[in-house]
Amino acid sequence: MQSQSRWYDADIERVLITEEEIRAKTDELAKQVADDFAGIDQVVLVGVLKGAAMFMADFARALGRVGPAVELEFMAASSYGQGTTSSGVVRVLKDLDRDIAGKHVLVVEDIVDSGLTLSWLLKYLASRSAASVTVVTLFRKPAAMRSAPPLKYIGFDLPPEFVVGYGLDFGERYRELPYVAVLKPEVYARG
Ligand SMILES: O=P(O)(O)OC[C@H]1O[C@H](OP(=O)(O)OP(=O)(O)O)[C@H](O)[C@@H]1O
Ligand SMILES: Nc1nc2[nH]cnc2c(=O)[nH]1
Repeated sequence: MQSQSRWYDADIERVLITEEEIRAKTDELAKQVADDFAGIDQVVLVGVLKGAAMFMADFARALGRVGPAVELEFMAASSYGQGTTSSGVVRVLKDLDRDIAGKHVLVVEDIVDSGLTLSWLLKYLASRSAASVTVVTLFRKPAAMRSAPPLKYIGFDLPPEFVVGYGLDFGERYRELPYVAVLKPEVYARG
């Protein structure tokens, strides 16, 4: 059966990571976390909106199949706005709803690039007296190896290109793509 064309097909230059690869990696990361957290009853997953929404939903279910119970919390901290480079200023758009003091926290990120968002977030969470704070990110850009805080769980290393899909946007569009892709140059130029 021919698959239906979608509105975004014409905008895609190339797919970097397929839906199947994301699914398999999510299960693998969940198994690693479950092994490392054996003996711990409950973990608070802190998803970083909006980008991590897709990964958070899939990762929480994957962890639920093999690991400890989870509580879901979300924070929103934006440093990119509408563009493709970090503004350098992190703004809190949404705070935690509950106290994390004494809890084991796993920050769930979609992507770490400059590491600015994460560095800020880790300092912020440290000030809330969690028992432990660990990070899982599905994607890592090369810049993160120079400047980001230590990352325990990493899904895929990406090239230094601006990517979209699976939660990642360009001007708030393309988050719903099931894969991660690079857009055609003319699409980025249109803004
Ligand atoms: O390592 P960095 O250079 O700080 O980049 C990583 C952050 O950038 C994106 O968020 P963004 O600020 O674009 O907000 P969004 O998730 O709402 O799109 C992404 O979701 C990460 O949180
Ligand atoms: N959408 C998107 N957001 C990012 N934040 C940091 N790097 C990226 C990227 O490549 N794409």
